[in-house]
Amino acid sequence: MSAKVVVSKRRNVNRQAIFLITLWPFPEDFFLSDPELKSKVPLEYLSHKEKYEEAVRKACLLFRKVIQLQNEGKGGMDNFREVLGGQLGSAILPDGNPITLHYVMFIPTLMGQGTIEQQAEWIQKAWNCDIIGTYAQTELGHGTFIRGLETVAKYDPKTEEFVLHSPTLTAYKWWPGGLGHSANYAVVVAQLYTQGKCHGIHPFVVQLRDEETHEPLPGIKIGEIGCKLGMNSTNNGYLGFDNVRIPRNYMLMKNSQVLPDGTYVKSPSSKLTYGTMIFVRVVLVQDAATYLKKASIIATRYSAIRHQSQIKPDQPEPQILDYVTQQYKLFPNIASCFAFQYAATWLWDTYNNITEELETGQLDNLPELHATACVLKAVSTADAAQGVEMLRLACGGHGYMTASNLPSTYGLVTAMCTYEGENTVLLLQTARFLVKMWQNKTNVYKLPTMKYLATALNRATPFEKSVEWVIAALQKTAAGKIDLANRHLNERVAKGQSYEDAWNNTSIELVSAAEVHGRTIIVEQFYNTVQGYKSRVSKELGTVLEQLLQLYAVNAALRCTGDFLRFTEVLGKDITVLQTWLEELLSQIRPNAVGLVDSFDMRDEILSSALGCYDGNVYERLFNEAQKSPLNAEPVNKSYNLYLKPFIKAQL
Ligand SMILES: CCCCCCCCC/C=C/C(=O)SCCNC(=O)CCNC(=O)[C@H](O)C(C)(C)COP(=O)(O)OP(=O)(O)OC[C@H]1O[C@@H](n2cnc3c(N)ncnc32)[C@H](O)[C@@H]1OP(=O)(O)O
Ligand SMILES: Cc1cc2nc3c(=O)[nH]c(=O)nc-3n(C[C@H](O)[C@H](O)[C@H](O)COP(=O)(O)OP(=O)(O)OC[C@H]3O[C@@H](n4cnc5c(N)ncnc54)[C@H](O)[C@@H]3O)c2cc1C
Repeated sequence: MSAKVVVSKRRNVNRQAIFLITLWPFPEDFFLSDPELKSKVPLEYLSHKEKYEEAVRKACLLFRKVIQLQNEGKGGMDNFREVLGGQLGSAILPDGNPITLHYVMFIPTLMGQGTIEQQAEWIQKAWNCDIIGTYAQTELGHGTFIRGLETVAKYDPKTEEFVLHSPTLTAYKWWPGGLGHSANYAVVVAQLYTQGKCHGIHPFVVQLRDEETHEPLPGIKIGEIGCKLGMNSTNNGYLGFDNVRIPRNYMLMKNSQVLPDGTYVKSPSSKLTYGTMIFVRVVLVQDAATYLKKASIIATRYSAIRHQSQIKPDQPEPQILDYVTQQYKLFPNIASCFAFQYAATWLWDTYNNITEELETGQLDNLPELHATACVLKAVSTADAAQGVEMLRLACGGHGYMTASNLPSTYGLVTAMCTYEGENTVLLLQTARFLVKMWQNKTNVYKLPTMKYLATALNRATPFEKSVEWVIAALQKTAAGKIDLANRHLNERVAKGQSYEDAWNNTSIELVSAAEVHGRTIIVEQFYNTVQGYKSRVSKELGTVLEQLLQLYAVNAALRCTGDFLRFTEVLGKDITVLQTWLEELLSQIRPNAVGLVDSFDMRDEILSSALGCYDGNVYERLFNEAQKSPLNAEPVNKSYNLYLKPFIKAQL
């Protein structure tokens, strides 16, 4: 079976978008009812090697089923999004999918960086899974600073080939998913040398393994990097080159080219090479929402089941959902699920519009897209990771059980804070653009996400108990922080520091300013979405959405209390009003809490959690899961006679 993909001869429409938009309801049952997609033994009781082998088995079946759907006309490339994302994908492969990178980065890079001819050559093979690829950019010595990558690709005009080489151990590619034992091709990001000159990093398609035997090809040193905090079946690998030759046309040449004689043709922008990273950052905002939804469902349902302690001495033990501190752990995270979902949808649309522009050579909006993708990826993944950990803690000891699926969910979501751009580094990228716009405000009104910078600093924002005030206060605070950071930059330069040193010495403030800017965007998008829905949904639903919006906004405001006091007219007494407002909202949301998480519509098989099941039979499920431990297969383990008994006897 092969998936038919027509490579558009017209404009290179943004097929990455088609690849990931959902056109019709996804047939979850087709996957979840397949017994072959269930593990016979809980993964936690398999060895590292067995986990990987089981993951490859399931991943191949998963994608075979997606291609079957596609060939039956029941969904296009959008189905891949469903099986790759944090919902179904992480339910079937909770420890990571060794083939994810083939679909999430290898194919999108071929689409985004390859010429039409190269796409015609490679994309069909990739969609047919005749080849399995990954995206090999990060090295042992460099992940963030990609201009410092050490892998070299030297052009040899005599043979019209590139020679790939890893000059040092730190040049070894390190981390790419599926690289260890799964992929047989990779997009390799390497420093391009031709005619004795280095032209910076460029993407190259490299065959790693024989397509029949899967043996590593000559000059290829390859393997797996070992155990990690989570995602232990993702098969993250290492890759070293010892003068490996590839044909000239294996360099992806949509943006820049090397001619047969070695002449280098520059790209319209060196940053177009970075396009795949923007694409994945945009997609990750949705995944942050998905993982946070999963943990919110589990913890909220468990909090409705769990009875503990007493609020009044003569009363039975209440649901822990009735403790206000518990509500404070749960409900802001539920509100964040909606906030990140709406921000993800808006960012996805923005990404598609701007990527269309890029196809016509219009690069004007790329910097703002880069800055926005960076800050929304950083804020959403950091908040989602913090939220999942808070929700795990909200479940007490049972939240620490693997059977709760909260530890595994944490392992998946916290990785997002690092991959696809470490969050601090991305916030600094956003800060770089904010300061640039601050220093030259003439065009800032053209930037949808930053036009507030033109007026916010000098606009009066007298306190009022409204979301509109919170947005205005966040904007004023962001503007104030950027203005202050910029002044400190200038003061440092005036004292004789280089701009780079001044930047580094001001970077704590810059990161903080970018973060507030990101939160401003998220609250604004939540507000705009709810305003748009209100006229189209029932009064009751509109009320609940408004409560969630207010809760997200007031919680964002309370996280910024110190800065609000520095940069807005707010007073201490107003902060007390915000606190009371938050507590009122927790009480208003309490009756709908379980209904709200049910609305995320994740089946038990997706949640994979003894604590989060729809029927609430938590204790029976925990106990049944415990029976699956191999240790419970026999009443006395052999270690008693081997070690314990002699030890005890020796002490007598
Ligand atoms: C389905 C779900 C499953 C989801 C499943 C997902 C699985 C994913 C698995 C993980 C995969 C990976 O991690 S893949 C590897 C990911 N690695 C990364 O993300 C590396 C992060 N580092 C970087 O991106 C770069 O090094 C960065 C930090 C931006 C610095 O780059 P440079 O040094 O080249 O740039 P700077 O000198 O800082 O800035 C120069 C200019 O370039 C601009 N610029 C920088 N990056 C840009 C970009 N991407 N696009 C446009 N413009 C950019 C800046 O704004 C500056 O503009 P001016 O101000 O105008 O000059
Ligand atoms: C689960 C997982 C999967 C991954 N999959 C892939 C993959 O498929 N393909 C791939 O190519 N890569 C992959 N990566 C690698 C990932 O992209 C890098 O880990 C990430 O880019 C961070 O780079 P680093 O690890 O070198 O950290 P570093 O950049 O060394 O960061 C370490 C610390 O230094 C700080 N720092 C670095 N630069 C700066 C700066 N300029 N200013 C201030 N602070 C700075 C960071 O903030 C951080 O605190 C994966 C990583 C993980 C965890």
